Amino acid sequence: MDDEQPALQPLRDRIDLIDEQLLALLNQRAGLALEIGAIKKHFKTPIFRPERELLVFTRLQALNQGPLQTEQIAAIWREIMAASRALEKPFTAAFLGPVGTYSEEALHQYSGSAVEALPCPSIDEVFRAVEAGAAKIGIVPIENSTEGAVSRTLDLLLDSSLRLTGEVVLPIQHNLLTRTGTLAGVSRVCAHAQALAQCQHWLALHAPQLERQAVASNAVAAQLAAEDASVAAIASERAATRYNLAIVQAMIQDDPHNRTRFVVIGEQACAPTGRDQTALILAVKNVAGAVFRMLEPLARHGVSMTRFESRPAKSGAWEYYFYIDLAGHYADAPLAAAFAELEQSAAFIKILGSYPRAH
Ligand SMILES: O=C(O)C(=O)C[C@]1(C(=O)O)C=C[C@@H](O)C=C1
Repeated sequence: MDDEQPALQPLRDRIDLIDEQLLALLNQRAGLALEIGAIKKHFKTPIFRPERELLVFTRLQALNQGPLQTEQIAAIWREIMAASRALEKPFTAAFLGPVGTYSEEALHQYSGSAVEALPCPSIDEVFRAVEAGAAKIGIVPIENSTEGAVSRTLDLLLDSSLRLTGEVVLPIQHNLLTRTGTLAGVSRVCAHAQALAQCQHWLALHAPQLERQAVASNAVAAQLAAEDASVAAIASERAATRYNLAIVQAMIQDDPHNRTRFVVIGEQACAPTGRDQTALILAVKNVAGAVFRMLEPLARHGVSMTRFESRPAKSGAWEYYFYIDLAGHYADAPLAAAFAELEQSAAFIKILGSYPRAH
């Protein structure tokens, strides 16, 4: 230790000096954000501007010459801008709780940690919290790369007046957790049904003796495992830390590339950024060729479709709602032209919103 000190000290002195400069600059930046906040208050316009934040990220990432990496630049500025937002006006975000869920992780990835995070017991409650104004935005899972669509979210989007204002794609790495870090004395494994499904081959091969029990969320499973030594949970590392559990085995998901896409719901529309995506719901009459005719204007106007999902319309007549994601913003000319035609031909159309694609 003593040997390294003379070599470290001059470098640390330089870091101290740079930190002082950074502190002064960050406060200067925060002062400007406060001035922007006052203007927004005067015009009664929203504080959170995801499209501007995306431009800040992408501009700095293009300027960056390293050694900091692109993702590190994003992580640092995400926190800087979250702090600005919190100064302009404290900001509440609802997520599918309890604390320790992947939804909470997605929320922090989206908006930094300087938000008041409001855990909700169900996806319905996240929608309700935002609709009632208890939270400015909400974050809910919409699809998983292994298990497919989260149908509750799709159904709620159909009826809600909220729009989609953002998305986050999170790698989902499941861990088997217990109080001791071993399976001694453990008879049951608890997790959200989707997590159990995503780990079924691993469980069948390595822990077939464990009874599998689906619970409301992986964080609830972690809570149960913390209370009961005969219970193991499948959950994130964040949940392990939060509930004081040890990892029996990390990365037990059957697909190592397992990912979940979360969407951000809110009232505010996002301006175009040049890297947007638009989500909409369409329905057509149950007649031959109707789906083909529904999609034809999109192809003709050169709009590319990135996702196509159907949900039963619950009419009992084999009718469906189609959930479609398109590349581009609804204000872009090709999308606007295609929508004008769709509005004429579709039995139902609802534009859920345009937002910057996950970066
Ligand atoms: O540019 C703005 O509108 C700001 O309020 C500043 C700022 C920032 O810190 O850069 C903060 C919050 C917004 O979401 C976008 C950017």
